[in-house]
Amino acid sequence: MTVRVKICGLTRERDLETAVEAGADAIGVIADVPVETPREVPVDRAADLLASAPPFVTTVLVTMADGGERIEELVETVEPDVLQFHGDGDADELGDLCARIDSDLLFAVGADDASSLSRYDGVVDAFLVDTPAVDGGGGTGRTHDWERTGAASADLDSPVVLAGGLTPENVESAIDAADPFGVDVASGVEADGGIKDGDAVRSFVARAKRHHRTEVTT
Ligand SMILES: O=C(O)c1ccccc1NCC(=O)[C@H](O)[C@H](O)COP(=O)(O)O
Repeated sequence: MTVRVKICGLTRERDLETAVEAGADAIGVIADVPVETPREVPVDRAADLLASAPPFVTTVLVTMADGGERIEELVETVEPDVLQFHGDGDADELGDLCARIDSDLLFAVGADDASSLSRYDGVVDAFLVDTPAVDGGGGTGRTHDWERTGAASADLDSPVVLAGGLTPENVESAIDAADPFGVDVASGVEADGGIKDGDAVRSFVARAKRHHRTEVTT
């Protein structure tokens, strides 16, 4: 299966265009996060950036916003196809959130908690398994045990997007190890914080998409 690719943390139209031209399936912008990151943009900017994406490219709003009401407000303002939520919530709360918003819900889970994915399977629309910072934020540029994530995802119905420290150089090994539905990258294709490196974006997308997975045997 061809792996889907999301390029995340876009702050400029020209980087968004680069990602789209490179063949990215999804593009992500980050707003309303209580952590320091060069990739955060104001909410109205997030709306403008995502509105500039062409048809057939999935738009993703990444947030750590607190509370269903605030998240609902963000979705109404930004109108993303997908809401990527980095935060807490039990299955009932996430189910309520899904019912409140018009976007699909991509729930970010730390790799150390990947064994809990089955609890939310069928409740949320998809998972993103990341290597989070201690404050819960993403964009750490740190990898995790891809094989363990692959094992934790194998029997799930919901698609799993692999994230955390991916780069053009390691994305093929990551796909071999975790067999994800999609891969996601933010800092691994940057020239500087919040600024994408066009060559790295093109290389990441091309390598991820043309790669035919070989199973890793241990
Ligand atoms: O990227 C950030 O700075 C960020 C901050 C707070 C919450 C989420 C964030 N990023 C979400 C993503 O989807 C990133 O692409 C993902 O964490 C992978 O990042 P990286 O390891 O830099 O590729």
